[in-house]
Amino acid sequence: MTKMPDHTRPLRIGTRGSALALAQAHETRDRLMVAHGLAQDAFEIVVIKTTGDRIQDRSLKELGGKGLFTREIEDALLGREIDIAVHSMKDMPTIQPEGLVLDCFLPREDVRDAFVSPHVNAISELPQGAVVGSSSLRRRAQLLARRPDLQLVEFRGNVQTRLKKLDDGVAVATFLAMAGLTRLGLAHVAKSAIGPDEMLPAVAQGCIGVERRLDDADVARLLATINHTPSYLRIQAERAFLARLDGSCQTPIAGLAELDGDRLRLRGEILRPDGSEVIAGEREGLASDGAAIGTDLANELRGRAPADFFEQH
Ligand SMILES: NCc1[nH]cc(CCC(=O)O)c1CC(=O)O
Repeated sequence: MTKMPDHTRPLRIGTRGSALALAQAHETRDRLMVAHGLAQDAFEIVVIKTTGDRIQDRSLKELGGKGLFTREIEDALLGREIDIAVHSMKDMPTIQPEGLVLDCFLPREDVRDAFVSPHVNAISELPQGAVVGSSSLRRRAQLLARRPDLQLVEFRGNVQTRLKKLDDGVAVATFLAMAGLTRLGLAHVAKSAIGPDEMLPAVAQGCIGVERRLDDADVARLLATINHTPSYLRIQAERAFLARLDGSCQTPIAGLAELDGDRLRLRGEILRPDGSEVIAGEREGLASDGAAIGTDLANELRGRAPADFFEQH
């Protein structure tokens, strides 16, 4: 059993305050408790409000995309106000601030998107011209690629807020990550789960990551005991793919790595925001070469994209 970093005080776990973020922080704490035979009072959950939580009335695109939900938490980690930070890996920029590392991943949940609607069962059953709510560039583009007739409206806020908007008739359907719904005990609100062939998920969807300070050797040892290697390998490949592509956060990107023994298959796609063009590809190789597989696939898609593909829209 690993020694706790400091017996005089609990390990401080930094998280956002949404119900989903708290569920993820609790899952991390519970895994650490089990791995180290510790009681709940060996941990303290520290809630941190981020820019993304504060500003609800503007689109994420306007606010500047990734990093909005993480910056304040990373500042608290660097400032030693917390010892570890729990994140949805989907929301994490590909590069961490100097002094922080993100190399501990919990067993990944369902990677699929959920189709959520009070009355409609699946995308194919949406009436012509139906209004669909989503603020995700990727989901909007993927949907328009298949159904250019649909009308997209911005849909922000936590899961409960979005479900309320559906009840109020603001849109007839929306999309949420199955993982988030499952962690909130709300999987039943999904009318169907959309397979990756139909809608390739966001890079790292469904995966919880635990960040720490680079120089904190005690915490590094502690986290190593809960890192899930298959999830780690998949996330390495997907994030290498993303890192080579996300110079522009305006380009919708999807990516999913899957393991078969020691082999890894990575599928990826980039889209125009209006869905008028989709460039997709896949690579396979040794799971231990995930980062190279990700970079190679990204280079291939970049090479196949027209000159204006990554321009701002
Ligand atoms: N961008 C918000 C966000 N970040 C992570 C999740 C869900 C949980 C996950 O994918 O790990 C969600 C909500 C959603 O897309 O429905």
